[in-house]
Amino acid sequence: MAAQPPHATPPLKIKTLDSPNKNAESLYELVFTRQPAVLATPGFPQPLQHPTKKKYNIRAVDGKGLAMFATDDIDVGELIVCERPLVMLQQLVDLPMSFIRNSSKEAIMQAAMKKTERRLESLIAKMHSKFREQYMSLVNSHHHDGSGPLHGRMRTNAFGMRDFYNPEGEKHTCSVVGNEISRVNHSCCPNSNFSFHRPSFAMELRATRYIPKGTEITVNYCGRLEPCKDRQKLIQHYGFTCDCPACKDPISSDNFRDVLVRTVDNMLKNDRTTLEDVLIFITKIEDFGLEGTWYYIRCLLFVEQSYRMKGMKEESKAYRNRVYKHTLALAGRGDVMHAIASF
Ligand SMILES: C[S@@+](CC[C@H](N)C(=O)[O-])C[C@H]1O[C@@H](n2cnc3c(N)ncnc32)[C@H](O)[C@@H]1O
Repeated sequence: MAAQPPHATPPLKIKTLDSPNKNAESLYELVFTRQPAVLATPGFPQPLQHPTKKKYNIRAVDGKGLAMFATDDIDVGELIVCERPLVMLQQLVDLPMSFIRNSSKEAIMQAAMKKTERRLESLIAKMHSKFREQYMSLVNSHHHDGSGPLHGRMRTNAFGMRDFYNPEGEKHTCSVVGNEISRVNHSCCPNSNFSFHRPSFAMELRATRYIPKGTEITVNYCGRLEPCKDRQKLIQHYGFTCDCPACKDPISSDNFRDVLVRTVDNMLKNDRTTLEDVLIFITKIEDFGLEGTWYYIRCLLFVEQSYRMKGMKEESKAYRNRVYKHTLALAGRGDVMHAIASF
């Protein structure tokens, strides 16, 4: 697939932001409801940061529909795709209180879905035809649960941003849908991660481990550390059964996840834990494909500090670099320094 020219992503115009009525070509309901918060983002609006080289293509795979593949080796933390959202919507259940009080859970859900479909109809009607076509070409795995065709596509392709633009201290989640980014399939031991860069108002996909050329690029749709059965339930509505290495061997992958969650923090705090112990544990995390977790980064940090205390500057520097790249992949460009400062 040829590299997209920069103008192929939805343009973001301050003029448009200033006047919702001039919204001729898009897109972001959130921008209109949270406009001051969006405009107050330090550095906004920055241009998109494009990857130095396009290193992926999108092609069909048996049993998975379209999928994204690495066409070159990709380093940890490297930016794979950057694009503005096609659609961004606040997840609001804006129904009359009297209806909520007197209705069943199912009736509330159906009413909320209908309302979301109407909101999306009005947004998508305003989009540039090219972006509307991109949205309509996305997969919809929600045909039989009351989701309309637009909301079904959103539920199949969006990733959720919690506490997104939070000016009044309200909690709200946003659903964000991209174009090519929506072609990334799921794995419970994924090799990449999404983040949202607010100053450029862009979705970014980065590698959470080294991805050799030819490998499928995957993200996690549900949670990496839950037991297999729980993960399968969480992804059920996408209409597929995961056959990643963790799901093929649930006993050992569940056991290791359990050990990871229960013991890492204590292990790293324990005075008797040695550098060698942690290096061995790091290898195990890698064997289970769980580099995209904060546990992994905390182990790398332990190694960096151990080498530093031993005066082994080169080794410490190499691990500091690894901590940075992995944190960049997990936290995203806008939050990497904040995340490192909080370790
Ligand atoms: C966000 S889309 C991913 C791109 C999609 N494959 C396409 O053709 O556009 C999510 C849908 O992809 C499919 N999918 C994602 N991960 C999968 C996997 N590991 N195995 C099989 N199908 C998967 C499911 O149909 C799911 O509803």
